[in-house]
Amino acid sequence: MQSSLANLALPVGTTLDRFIMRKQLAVPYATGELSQLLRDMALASKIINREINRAGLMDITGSAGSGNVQGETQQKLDVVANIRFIRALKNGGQTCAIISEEDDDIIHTGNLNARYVVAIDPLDGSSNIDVNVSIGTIFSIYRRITPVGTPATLADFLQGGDQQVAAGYILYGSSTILVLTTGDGVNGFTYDLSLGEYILSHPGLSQPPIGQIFSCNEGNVLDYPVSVQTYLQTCRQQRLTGRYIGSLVADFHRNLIKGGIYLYPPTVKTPNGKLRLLYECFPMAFIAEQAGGVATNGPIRLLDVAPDNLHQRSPLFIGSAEMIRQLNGSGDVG
Ligand SMILES: O=P(O)(O)OC[C@H]1O[C@](O)(COP(=O)(O)O)[C@@H](O)[C@@H]1O
Ligand SMILES: [Mg+2]
Ligand SMILES: [Mg+2]
Repeated sequence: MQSSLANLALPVGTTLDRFIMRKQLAVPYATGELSQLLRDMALASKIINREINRAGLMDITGSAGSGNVQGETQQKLDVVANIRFIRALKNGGQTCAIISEEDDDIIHTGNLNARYVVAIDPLDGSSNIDVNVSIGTIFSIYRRITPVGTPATLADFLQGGDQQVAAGYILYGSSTILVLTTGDGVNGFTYDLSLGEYILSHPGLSQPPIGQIFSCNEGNVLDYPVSVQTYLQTCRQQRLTGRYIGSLVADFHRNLIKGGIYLYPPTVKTPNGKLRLLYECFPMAFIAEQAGGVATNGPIRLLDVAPDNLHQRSPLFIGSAEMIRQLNGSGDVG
């Protein structure tokens, strides 16, 4: 009788909360501030997940009628997601300042004694919002370098990719998954709506060194550097599979699991590429490297790119190590 009841009470798995706590206990000097900040991110993502699922019913589809510093038209969900994350990080008390794709300047939360700053892309893949295709959120966390008790400054955000203490993304897809690194490997947590909890589902994610998938916007190919065009031609000759969702988080996640390469090269129109260094490229590169993948801007390791402004763009080549090596072997990519 006992064993049959035990079978009815199978463990649900490790929640994100418990996972974070165990990591924290393993670090003697940990204070719990970063753990709380990660919980704040998870909480906001649960609310946004609900709104994304019901977007069509809530009249939060379509354009917000406003533009952002990138010169892009903001979607209503871009703005809603931005508000939700900023509010959760402010109220959580562990974030001193935030930079966001949707705001021109640094957002000061008023938590002067907080020791962390966050760079965020609240909604990634905005062109896919209204057509029910996977979208995401990307975030990057730094320990501030300015004195606690004073307002954060630009310097706190321009420390460089290797100074990230944590990075992650949430993929709002057929299921919702949060993928996280704190510099000690990469783990994925699937959102169990019935419990309202993220549950460890992908422990110790590792990117296959080679894959059968290449991801880029083929519509821009004629504007890519010749070496990139050459590399893509070899992909076609090898009969690799072309897959491009148009949401960085979704394309990256597929390639992380299955092996593959994502390319957003410089083009004539966007000589520095399209993606933003601080809240798209740096966090994805940190995760990629922690999972055994590689990320470059073409000529150099992506995390070695020197940041000099909040919304700086960068070309991005990211994915399976062997495929990036082959790309670099195709000549000067940058
Ligand atoms: O439409 P394009 O030029 O291929 O660009 C798609 C890329 O732009 C992005 O949508 C940019 O991100 P945002 O949606 O956050 O602005 C990436 O997610 C995606 O990989
Ligand atoms: Mg984005
Ligand atoms: Mg965005």
